[in-house]
Amino acid sequence: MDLFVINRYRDTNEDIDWVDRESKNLERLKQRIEERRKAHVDHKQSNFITLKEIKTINEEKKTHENDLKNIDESHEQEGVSENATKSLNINKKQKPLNEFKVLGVNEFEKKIKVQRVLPYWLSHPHIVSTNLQNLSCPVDKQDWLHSTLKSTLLSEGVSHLFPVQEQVIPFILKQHEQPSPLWPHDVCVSAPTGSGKTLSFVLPIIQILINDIGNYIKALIVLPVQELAIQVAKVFKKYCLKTRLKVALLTGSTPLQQEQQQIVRYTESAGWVSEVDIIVCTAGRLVEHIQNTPGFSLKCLKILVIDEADRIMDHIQNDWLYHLERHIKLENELISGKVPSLNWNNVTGHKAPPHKLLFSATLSQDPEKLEQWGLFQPKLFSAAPVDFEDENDIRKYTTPAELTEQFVTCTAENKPLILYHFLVEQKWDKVLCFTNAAQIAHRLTVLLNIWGNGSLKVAELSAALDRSTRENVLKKFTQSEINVLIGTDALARGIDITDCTYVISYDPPRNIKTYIHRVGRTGRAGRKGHAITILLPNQMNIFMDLIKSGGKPELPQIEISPEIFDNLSDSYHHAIKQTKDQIYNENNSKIQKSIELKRGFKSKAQKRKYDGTKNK
Ligand SMILES: Nc1ncnc2c1ncn2[C@@H]1O[C@H](COP(=O)(O)OP(=O)(O)OP(=O)(O)O)[C@@H](O)[C@H]1O
Repeated sequence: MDLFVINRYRDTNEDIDWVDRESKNLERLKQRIEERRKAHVDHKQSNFITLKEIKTINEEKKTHENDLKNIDESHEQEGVSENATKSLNINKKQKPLNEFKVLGVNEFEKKIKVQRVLPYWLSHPHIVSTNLQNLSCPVDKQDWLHSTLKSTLLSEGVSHLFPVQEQVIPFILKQHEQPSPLWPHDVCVSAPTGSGKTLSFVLPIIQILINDIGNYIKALIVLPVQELAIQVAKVFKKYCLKTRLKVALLTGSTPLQQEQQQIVRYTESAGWVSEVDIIVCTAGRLVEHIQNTPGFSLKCLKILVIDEADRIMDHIQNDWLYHLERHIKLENELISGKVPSLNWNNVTGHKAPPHKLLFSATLSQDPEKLEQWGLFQPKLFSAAPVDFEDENDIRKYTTPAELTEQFVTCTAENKPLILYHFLVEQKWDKVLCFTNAAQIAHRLTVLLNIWGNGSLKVAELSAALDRSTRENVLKKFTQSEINVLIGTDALARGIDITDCTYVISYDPPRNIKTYIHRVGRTGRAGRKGHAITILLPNQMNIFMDLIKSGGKPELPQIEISPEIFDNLSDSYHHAIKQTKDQIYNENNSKIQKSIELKRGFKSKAQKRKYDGTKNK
């Protein structure tokens, strides 16, 4: 039975009942509150010393200093030993008693806020002007620019370089002119949308490689999505036309095998050689080639560009950075993640790592995020001056000076009416409209086409469309055959649509970066642009906070008179009925098609089964 006896620990103060204990706790709590209040009052009073008190303190200080001086002099005369003078000096420096912390005493002082300290290269960027109106860098007068590039630029109608190009291109070129053991400084560029960042890396890369005749991949440009890769590859091909440099585009839109045949070749004498000099790719496809293409080598890579670097940083696809760094591994060091220490052994014993160039309109200036790129003594070119007074400055982005931004509020039912009012009644042309879902984009397209009744040409621009259809839609938009493009954020970044005058956010953007990239589809390359965000009343505060977080001033509001809604109400209800019918029919035909497809599979399978049994 002893086995089942449990000896419990009993508190020595078991007699104190719980009510008593609680009241004691309450008492203690009250006492602490009182102490805190007293400490607060004392602290306040100590700040209000009267003038008289300050006078007496100063007088006391003076007499104290005179005493010490006299003692010093007398000791000097008497030839007092050095040690003794030292001890006196220590006494001189001794703090008054009240400066020591007394243990066990509660002090309720507000802690001083720790100031954010940025690394020097982030807090002292090269400031890039955003003024695209008064250009001061004529292409034909730049001695440092290769004559072939000059002639291509002029034939493309580029007579002056934009400020970001004027500053970044010579800097990159200079880095590659340094004598052998010196490694180039890596470069980060954070400049507004449409400010010409693409040419800022295309031109120097071509100029650096123009006389390099080796059969290996020399430059790699990584982009987050196919559309951007296609766009950048087009620019490279255009500017490489008069050179012997070859450019390859590697994205998921072409079969892998086809790309493999295009980029590598096996030779009896030299083994695998590269057929191209510059590769423009998406991160996902790059990993596929690293893993599956025999002879694909980036070991001699000279330049690595990461465009829309913050987007790539946020969504590291297929762990591409890890695979790339493993592939290029320099003896013991990785190209990123760890910066090789700068000593003579490293510099002379190893080949320089690829020169890294990072670009974005919303490049994070967060040192922790930038750390993962393992940049070598980087230099930042930024359009946003660093303001040390403003702690939110670390997230500041700039938009083009030619861009006008506004917002408008309405109820959910009135959103299509406002859009129609802008497009038809105000006759806004060349409009790009963003929604938060592909389904909304489709419905809106159908509605506006029905409602416009021929006066409006609206098309969908979604990532679901195949490449040629999308290019066709964009071409029609440029040629004014389509007035309005409706899409989602999949196409918000980097896409360079010529002559887009208005950007309407039908649904508000989810974060500040999306907002900056959306509105950045207009007001590009020094042209005027307007961006309007439609908000429901309950979305106002969130949107204002979002704008503030980007370090932007408050946006003006467009007022819409209620009569406008009343006038449009009848035609809207008529159009919405027809839209519902059309979407219902579309869905039905989709269901019908999928049923037929399934039936087709089934009957084929049955036929195979029947043939199989017949042959047995
Ligand atoms: N020096 C120049 N003179 C005239 N037009 C230029 C010049 N440089 C670039 N452009 C044009 O400006 C437009 C925007 O350039 P680009 O696409 O490089 O901008 P970006 O800064 O990369 O924008 P985003 O951040 O949106 O990607 C392009 O149509 C390009 O052809």
